[in-house]
This record gives sequence, C-alpha cells and structure tokens, in this order.
Amino acid sequence: MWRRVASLSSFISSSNSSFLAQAACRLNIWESLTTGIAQQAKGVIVPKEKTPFITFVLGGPGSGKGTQCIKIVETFGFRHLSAGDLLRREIASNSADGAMILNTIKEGKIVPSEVTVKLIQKEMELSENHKFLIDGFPRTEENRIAFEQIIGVEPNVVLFFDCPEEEMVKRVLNRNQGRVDDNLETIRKRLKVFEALNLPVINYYSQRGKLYKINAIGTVDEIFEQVHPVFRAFEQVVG
Ligand SMILES: Nc1ncnc2c1ncn2[C@@H]1O[C@H](COP(=O)(O)OP(=O)(O)O)[C@@H](O)[C@H]1O
Ligand SMILES: Nc1ccn([C@@H]2O[C@H](COP(=O)(O)OP(=O)(O)O)[C@@H](O)[C@H]2O)c(=O)n1
Ligand SMILES: [Mg+2]
Repeated sequence: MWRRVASLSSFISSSNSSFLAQAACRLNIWESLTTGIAQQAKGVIVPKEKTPFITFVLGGPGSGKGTQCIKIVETFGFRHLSAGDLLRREIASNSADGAMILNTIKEGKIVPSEVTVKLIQKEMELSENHKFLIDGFPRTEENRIAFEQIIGVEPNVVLFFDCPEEEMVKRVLNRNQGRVDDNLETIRKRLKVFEALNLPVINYYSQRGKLYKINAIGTVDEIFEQVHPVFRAFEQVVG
C-alpha cells in the first residue's frame, strides 16, 4: 500500500527521480524534457517502494480537467482523484460535513482546506498506485499550503487548462450531470472565485517552473495531443 512508503517528506526530498523531474521542470526546457529526461532516467535506480508522483490538474469550471484526466489515466495509468468528486461523495454519504459541503458547492465557494485535504489523503493512503492526478485542487493558496503541511509534499507537475470564460460557461451548461452548481448563477460565482483565488496558485507554480499551460480550445483529442508529451517526458522517471 502506498502509505507504507509515504511517511513522505524525508524520502521525497531525497528521491532521485523526484529531484530529476523537479529539476527538469525548473529548467523549463521543453525540448530537453521531451527527449532528454528519458535518457537521464536510464541512470536512475528506481527504489522498490516507488516515490509518489503528483500532478495537480487546474483550470476553470468546464475547462476540461476531468475529461483529460480520463485520457491520462487510460494512457499513463495514473490514479485520478477529483476533489469535487470526493466532496460530492461526502454529500451523498450523509457524512457530518455533508450539509456544509453541499451549501458551499451550491454557493460556488471553496470548502475548508482541511476537509478536502483529508479526503485526498485517505485516497492516497489507500492507493496501490504511486502516480496521482489530483484534479480541481488546489483551488486556493490555503488549499495549496494545507496540502503541503498535511501531506508533506509538493507536486511534480501542474497542468493548467487555459480556456476562455464563454467556452467554460457553454460547456458547464451543457454538462448534464445533474450537478447543483451547473447553473448560470453559480457558474458566474465560480468563475469569480477561480479568478480571485485559483489564478494566484497557478502563478505560484508558474514561477516555480512547474506549470504546463495547455490551450483548452479544440477537440478532446487535440487537447490531449498537448498533454501527452508532458507525461511522456516523465514516463521513464516515474515508472
Ligand atoms: N475539448 C472539449 N470540447 C468541447 N467540450 C468538452 C471538451 N472537453 C470537455 N468537454 C465537455 O465539457 C464539459 C466539462 O468538461 P469537464 O471535463 O467536466 O471539465 P472540468 O472538470 O474542468 O469542469 C463536459 O460536458 C465535457 O464533456
Ligand atoms: N479543492 C476544491 C475542489 C472543489 N471544491 C468545490 O467543489 C465544486 C466543484 O468542483 P469540481 O472540481 O468538481 O468542479 P469543475 O471544475 O470540475 O466544474 C467547486 O466549485 C467547489 O465548491 C472545493 O471547495 N475545493
Ligand atoms: Mg471536473
């Protein structure tokens, strides 16, 4: 189980593979990523207990995060953890926080970080897979800091699906999943929250050289063509 290897911070910071991936990110040299990392990785001794590889998947509501995560899972075998799905599961299970979460989602606001991080943490600990796609998280600086403090690691990669607002609104209104927040009034609020609270997180990771900005306009396959090389470059490092 992943938890056994994941008393996290000490071995993460000393991990060769994580170091390589993060160094590559910092250098931010696309060509060297797509060709060079695989070469470098040949020299890496991958420990039996694998180092977790964490990708945060960010973007406004309806930008296509969940859709692309399905394709990343199919192609690269990640464990997909959607923060929104975990919160909706809490509502459905009538847990103690359920009513609070439902009201927060209806308002398009952000659930207290500790609640969301604990749900993610539980799933990570139960997972046999060491490669995680954490979708729709962190949505605020508070989310980001809580993850670092509770889980004790930083992401290796941050994907940002960059989509114009009018396209996001159109997609959300056509989503048809019966979600309480997929209506025009709540979408407007969520877009404001995205701009005010999530863009600073995106800028933070951009400054740290971890951000991969994807143009979210086009067909699902066209967008995945931009996503694919990001993971391809890390594939041999990650395992
Ligand atoms: N490239 C795309 N073009 C058009 N519609 C899309 C595209 N990607 C996803 N969708 C649709 O848009 C809606 C929102 O996508 P979703 O993946 O749920 O976004 P997010 O998780 O970012 O909110 C869904 O109905 C999905 O089928
Ligand atoms: N990190 C997170 C993620 C979602 N949420 C809540 O869950 C709602 C739905 O999130 P989601 O990721 O499923 O939404 P989409 O971006 O997929 O449309 C958000 O608008 C927030 O109210 C949160 O509070 N904190
Ligand atoms: Mg989603």
